[in-house]
Amino acid sequence: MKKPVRVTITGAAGQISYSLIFRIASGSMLGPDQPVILQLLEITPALPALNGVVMELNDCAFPLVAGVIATDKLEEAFDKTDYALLVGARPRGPGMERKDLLTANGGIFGPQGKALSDYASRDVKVLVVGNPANTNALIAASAAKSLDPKQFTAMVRLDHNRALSQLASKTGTHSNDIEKMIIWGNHSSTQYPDITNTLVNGKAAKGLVDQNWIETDFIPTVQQRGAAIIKARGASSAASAASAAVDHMRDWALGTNGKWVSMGIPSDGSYGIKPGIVYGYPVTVKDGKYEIVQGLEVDAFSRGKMDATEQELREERAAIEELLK
Ligand SMILES: NC(=O)c1ccc[n+]([C@@H]2O[C@H](COP(=O)([O-])OP(=O)(O)OC[C@H]3O[C@@H](n4cnc5c(N)ncnc54)[C@H](O)[C@@H]3O)[C@@H](O)[C@H]2O)c1
Ligand SMILES: O=C(O)C[C@H](O)C(=O)O
Repeated sequence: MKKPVRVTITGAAGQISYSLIFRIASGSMLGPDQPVILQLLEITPALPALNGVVMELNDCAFPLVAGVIATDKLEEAFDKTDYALLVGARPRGPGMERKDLLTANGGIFGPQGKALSDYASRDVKVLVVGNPANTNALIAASAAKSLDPKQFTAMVRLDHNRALSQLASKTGTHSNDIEKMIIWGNHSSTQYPDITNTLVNGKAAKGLVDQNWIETDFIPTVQQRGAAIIKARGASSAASAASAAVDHMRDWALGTNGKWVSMGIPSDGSYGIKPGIVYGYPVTVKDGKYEIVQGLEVDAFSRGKMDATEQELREERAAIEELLK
């Protein structure tokens, strides 16, 4: 057995965590031979509910769980942590855009970024799930003065998985048959699910579907999927969000073997997206480091969509600029 690693989950009594914690504890994220110490953070009023989650976790008798800490203190939750999944934040309700949560949630991520900087492992990998995820990741990274901003990522993997599922359904294939999907930009209704380079069983996806379907069905369905789930369930996606978080962290920790996945990461000028925002890019991961897939051609249709989602992220940044100081 390997030495245990520490995994922090915030918002640990919430609905995403009710799926996420148990997936991580069972080994889905870091593998069947990697013990974990779970460091669960909640706000003080939610500690009794969190205690119930811990009781259930104990009742699972998971072989890989080497310890559980349940706390409302940042310094305990982030102490020496190797992987931090920042889920705790308010979800949106019907009729809201995710950026409407900036005021309510933005204030959570500065103190958490600072605590990560002060207490976490120097190699910590951070995934922000709480919405608006990209800009919250920017706030956390900016507050974490002693960590590299590249250690902070935002989740667009749920969008990536949704895009795979939509395309598989349209082409009568399985998502396993699909490679090179991309989600560019913001985890919001301006995101750009891009199948320009996508292959289905080795064939160009664009040759299998028509442009009208891409523009009037595929892209809006993926962009609006979160709202559709809220309408259907009366609550925002939870199990699928947890599953995407597991996928994101597993691929970052263990590598993608050359496979493309989408991650929200600090923009570095690639594809004309200037630094200063956290933007969804296609990446591959090797030895715990992600790299943007370079050299893709961008046509005028894609350029327009990539610029629009960049513009929205710049506006979100402007709205919380004082939190970045
Ligand atoms: N990026 C994505 O793809 C994606 C997908 C689904 C949901 N989300 C977002 O994830 C967030 C959580 O969703 P949920 O459905 O689990 O919500 P939820 O309301 O069920 O749970 C959130 C939990 O966070 C806790 N919390 C609030 N402030 C906290 C803080 N400062 N520190 C620690 N915990 C805190 C709350 O007490 C609550 O238990 C929401 O913002 C939602 O919009 C993102
Ligand atoms: O849509 C939401 O607000 C929740 C989440 O971000 C989602 O995409 O399901």
